[in-house]
Parts: sequence; C-alpha cells; structure tokens
Amino acid sequence: RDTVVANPAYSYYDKEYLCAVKIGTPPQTLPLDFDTGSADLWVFSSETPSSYVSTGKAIYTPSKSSTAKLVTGSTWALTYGDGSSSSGDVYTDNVTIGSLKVAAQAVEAAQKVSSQFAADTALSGLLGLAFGTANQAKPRVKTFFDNIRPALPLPIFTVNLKKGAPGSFNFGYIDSTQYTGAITYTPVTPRYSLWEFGVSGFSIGQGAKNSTIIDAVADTGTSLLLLPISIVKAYYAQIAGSSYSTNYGAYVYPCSITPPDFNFYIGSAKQTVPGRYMNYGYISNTQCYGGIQSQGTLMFSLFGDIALKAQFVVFDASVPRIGWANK
Ligand SMILES: CN(C)c1ccc(C(=O)NN)cc1
Repeated sequence: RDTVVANPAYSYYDKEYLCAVKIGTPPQTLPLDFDTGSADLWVFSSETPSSYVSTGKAIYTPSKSSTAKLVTGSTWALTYGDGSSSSGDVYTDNVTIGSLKVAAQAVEAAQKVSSQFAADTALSGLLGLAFGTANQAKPRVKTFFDNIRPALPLPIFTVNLKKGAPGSFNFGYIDSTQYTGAITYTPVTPRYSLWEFGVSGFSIGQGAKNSTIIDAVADTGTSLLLLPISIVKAYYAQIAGSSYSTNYGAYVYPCSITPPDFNFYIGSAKQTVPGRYMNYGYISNTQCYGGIQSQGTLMFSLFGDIALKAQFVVFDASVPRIGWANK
C-alpha cells in the first residue's frame, strides 16, 4: 500500500493532476496524468520528435535504462474524447509509484503526439487507471493497477484531488482522515471498460432533488463536469448574466457571481460540488469559464476533476464498485 501526491497543473485551472512516476534503471522520473478514463501508460520518449517535446519536459529514454526491453512488433495508438491522440511502440521496464514497484510494466513510448499533447508543457504522459480491457496496445498489455493489485491489501485505489492544492492517489487502503461522514458505494458497470456508475438524482443550489438517473463515468483525466444539456441549461438558468459563448463553445458566467452548488446523489447520499469550485478560469476581466458543460453526443456524463476535487472517491475493483464521500 502507498500514497502518491497528485499535483494540480496549470494553477487556478486545475486542468489536470500529475504524479511522479519512476521508470527504468537508474530511475527516470516523469510527471504523469493519472487518468481513470483510459487504460494506457504512455510517455513522451526519446522516440518522440523533439519539435513536439517542449523545453524542459522529462522524457523516457529506454536506451539509458538497463532494464528496458523492447516488446518486438507491439504498437499502440490512442484517441481521446477531446480529439487528442498519440501512438508508438512498447517497452517493458521497472515502474515505481511511491514505494509500489512493478517489474516489467508495459511502458508505451510515444513516436507521435497530437498538437494538444505537444502544447501541454506540464505532463510527460498518462497513466491509465481504467479497466485493462480498454487498453489500446496491440497485443493488449496490463495497466499498472492490474499488475500491482495482487500485492495490495485491498484491490482498490482512492482519489483525493483538491482545488488548487496537492491531493493524493492512495493504492490498497482507505485513509479515513481524507473524508467526512460515510462512504456510499454504488456498483460499477464496466460497459466501456470505464468506471461507469449510476447517479440517482441531482439538485441545484438549495433546489429540490430531481430524481432523474444520470449515467456517469468517473474520469480524473477530464477537467470538467460534463452533463446532459437539459441539466446544464437548468444550472446556468440560476446564474444571472450567464450565456452560451459560441466563441468558446461553452457556457460562461460573470466572475462577480458565485454560482450555485451542484449536488448529485449516490443512492440517497447527497454529494456536493461547491459553487466556488465552478470557476474554470477567467476568459476576460469579467467573464468566467463554467466548470459544468454539456456532454454533447457522449453516451454518458463525465464526472471529471471539477466534481472529483470536491469528493473522496474509492475505486474498488473487487465488485467492481465506486464509493463517494464528502470531505
Ligand atoms: C491532451 N490531454 C492532456 C489530454 C489528457 C487526458 C484526456 C482524457 O480524455 N482523459 N480521460 C484527453 C486529453
């Protein structure tokens, strides 16, 4: 069991949360985006064209690792929900998170990355924490969590992200100081090999509970809280002066206003996302980018960092199930 610090990147926005991962011998430390919405561990590498590697970015150089082994013939290619992509070949090497070490972990080295990843000067790759069946390597490889799970006291990891401050991913144990009240669990249906669960209803601010079921995915790799358009419209109807900006393709609101809380229910347990968490950044002196946006044509809602940073979440592979608590 162990814990690793999750540092928010792009201060104020909390765009993503990065954790230090040691790869190879001697260890090469890379800040990776721990992503419960995908299942590949991929890294910027010595095989990534240097024009796509921003100055100072840490990369994985297998030739400098005495324990690196090329997996001959294996390849990988990924496309994320926002249209970003990456691809390359596959090595195995020692990977250590905190004190948790997996020997011969599959490490997917990038030979191509899209402009969104090239523009991201903070991360050196992603570490997928979704179910292994979502892995996109050919032939498929196991995630770090798949590999470390047998060595953990409990087959779980917990996510305690914070607004504008370091949080943590804990593996194999629950730190009861990280939440208040009870943890309420609900089953996970890995229909898409994701941490997909049912939300039993929602309310806005002090409003009445609307018992409509929301089909949700917990995704630490998505910054925002993406909901059905009907709920999004009902939310911004509560913020005077808010509007849909065609320029940004997003709902914006006057920064002078603190938006209402967004509450969602796990069973009958009310989970609260405070309105003060909804500011995803200033787009002008007066207009702010809302943390709640439409899920568009996605077949599920995405409970990304805007929601996760308000909660303590247990990702439990034993059932599978997911547990939520306020904090
Ligand atoms: C371009 N970047 C940094 C991304 C990082 C993560 C994701 C994602 O959908 N994770 N579930 C997309 C893009």
